[in-house]
Parts: sequence; C-alpha cells; structure tokens
Amino acid sequence: MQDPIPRLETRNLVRRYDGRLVVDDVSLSVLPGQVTCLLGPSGCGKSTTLRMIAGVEMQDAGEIWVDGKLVCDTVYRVPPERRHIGLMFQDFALFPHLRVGENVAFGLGGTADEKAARVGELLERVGLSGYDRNFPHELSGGEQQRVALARALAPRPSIMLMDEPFSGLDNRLRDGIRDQTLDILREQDTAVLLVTHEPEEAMRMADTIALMRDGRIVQQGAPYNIYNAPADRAAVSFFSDVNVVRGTVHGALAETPFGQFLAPGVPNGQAVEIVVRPQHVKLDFDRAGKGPVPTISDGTAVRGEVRRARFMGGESLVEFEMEFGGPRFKVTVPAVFLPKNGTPMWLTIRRDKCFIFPVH
Ligand SMILES: Nc1ncnc2c1ncn2[C@@H]1O[C@H](COP(=O)(O)OP(=O)(O)OP(=O)(O)O)[C@@H](O)[C@H]1O
Repeated sequence: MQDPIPRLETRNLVRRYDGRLVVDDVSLSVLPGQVTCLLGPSGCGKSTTLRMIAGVEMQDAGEIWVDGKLVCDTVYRVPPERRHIGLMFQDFALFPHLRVGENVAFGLGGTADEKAARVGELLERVGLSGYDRNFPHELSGGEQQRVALARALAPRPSIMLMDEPFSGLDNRLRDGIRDQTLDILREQDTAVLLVTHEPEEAMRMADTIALMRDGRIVQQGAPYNIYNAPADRAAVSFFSDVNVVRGTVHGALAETPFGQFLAPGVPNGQAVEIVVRPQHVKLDFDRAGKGPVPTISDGTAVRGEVRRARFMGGESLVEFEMEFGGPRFKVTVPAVFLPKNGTPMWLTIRRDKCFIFPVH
C-alpha cells in the first residue's frame, strides 16, 4: 500500500536572520486528523517554522506542500488567506469591539442564517452557548480562549497551526480545553501542527513529536519512541531529570563504577556516558557495609549517602552523594520514602532502562 499523502509537508525549510541560521533544514509532515508537536526549548526556531507555513514569513530555502501540492517555495507563493490554514496562538487577540458571535463569524462566508447556525454550533461545542452577544472583556481568560478556538475552527481549516495556545491557562482549565480542542480537530480530520516547549503537553497531545534544537529537528517519531529510544543525552534530559555516569569501552563493554554495560559497536577506548532516569535507579538498604550481590540485569551496586529527600506528591525524590564522587544521584521512589540525611544506601542501574551515548 502507498503511504498516505500528508495534509501538510515542509521540505528542507531554512530561515536566517542577519546571517544567523534559525531554521535549519526542517522537514516535517502531518497527516489529516493527526497532531504533530514541534517540541523544543525557547528560541530554537519553532515559531519561525510555523510563521513560514502560515505564509506570514518567507523561507530562504525549502518548500511547503499541502495535500501533495506545492504552496510555497522561494519563487512561487500561495498567499496566506488561500492556504486553508487556521491559526491559534497564545495571544489569541479577540476583536474587543466585536461581540463573541461576531468574533466567531469573522472569517465565515455564506448567508447570515448559515453563519448564525455555524456560530451557534461552535459555541455549543466549546460550552459557551448563550454568550454570543457578550463582549470579550465580559469573559474570563479561559472563556476567551474557547471563543478563540471556536473562531479558529469556524471556517473548517484543513490545517491548524497552534503556537503554545494553552500556556496562558491554569492547569486544571488547560487539560479540559486541550482535550476538547483535540476532539473537535480530530472529528474534522484537521491536520494539527502544535508548537510547545513543554514535554508533558507534547506527550499528551501528539501522534508524532518532532524534537527541535538550535533550528534543527534532532529526532522525530511517536512519543513512546522518542521517550524510550532518545537520540542523544539532551533528548533524554528534555523529558526528565537524568543521572549520568562516565565510562570507557573495552571489548564492547563500558567499564563504570556500576559495573559493565553492553556497548555493541562502540570502538575500544571510546569514552561513553550512561544516562539513566531517576525512576530507573534501584535502592537497597546497607547491611553492615554490604550491598546486594551483582546481577546481570542490575550490574554492580554502588554505595551513596542520602543528602536530601523530598515528597513530591505521587513519589519521593531522594538525592545521594556517591562514593565515587561526581554530581549527586537522583532517585525517585513511587511512595512516601524520606530517609534521614546521611543514611547509607546501595544504588544499582537497571540495564534495560539506561541509554549509552559516545562522548564527543
Ligand atoms: N524577526 C526576527 N528578527 C531577528 N531574529 C529573530 C526574529 N524572529 C525570531 N528571531 C530569532 O530567531 C530565533 C528563533 O526564534 P523563534 O521565535 O522561532 O523560537 P521559538 O522556538 O519559537 O522560541 P519561543 O518558544 O521562545 O517562542 C531566536 O533566537 C529569535 O531571537
């Protein structure tokens, strides 16, 4: 079977500001009814990418395709209003002098009756039936955001570009509006490209995550794959705290204070980093100066002393000063576990949950 044609595709987009490369060879695609999240730290070029797709900014190189048709390269350009792209940005800016209903109807064609029907349908969908004659300033922030959502959805865009659209909302409100927005977009088979710097938001919303750093896409894939098969150390630390142990490879085995780690294909003498998340470090009590016996799945235990323990709600975070030195080790325990400062414990690293990256 042939691969489906993406609703939206960028090919090798490049953008420079004053000679500085801020978007560097970005290729992305989004299928109808799917959400791709462009995830990365502030300033990595996410919004610039979105602005080029929206057509409000020109790329220096590369192409934008919609439904298999070229809409923009460096010569040819379909104007923004003919791209059938909806926009929803953090500063959603409703028109303050227009009533809610007029705001939602703003981009709609058709007869007055058709417009009124569509406005009524959308306001009901976002839980704001009966508010059509209110002015924006009479609504709360969350309600205004829902109006902005209704306005963006009204013309049934085939593509929706969203730039941190929920970041102005408090947590509880945000989850509800986020889920509701996705439901509506999926129902309409809209392709969504969402920009965020929050890994949780990307994990929650995306079918595909494109991890962006310094203008480049460093990894692209399903959230599960990005989380469990990260491309490099920075990709691991973007999603959670990490512990890092250094080692050197001999005969495809990395030697470290925690014992040996398999390092297939890594040349002799190569320095590597073993990266492990706090939830994948195992703890054992000290028994008269002894720890657990080494095993194949967990390797050798190393002793550390508790320096800090905090209860975080669903789990406890314990920090250790390790006998071999280096930065403190962070360990999370899914329970209330608050050992005293100075308590000796033995730490092991789960071999099936750690990542090994060469140090360059
Ligand atoms: N019009 C402009 N002129 C010059 N530099 C710009 C312009 N717009 C953005 N930049 C720079 O380009 C880089 C990428 O900006 P962009 O807004 O795309 O990043 P971002 O990943 O969306 O960040 P944020 O999440 O903070 O919005 C930044 O270093 C920014 O300062």
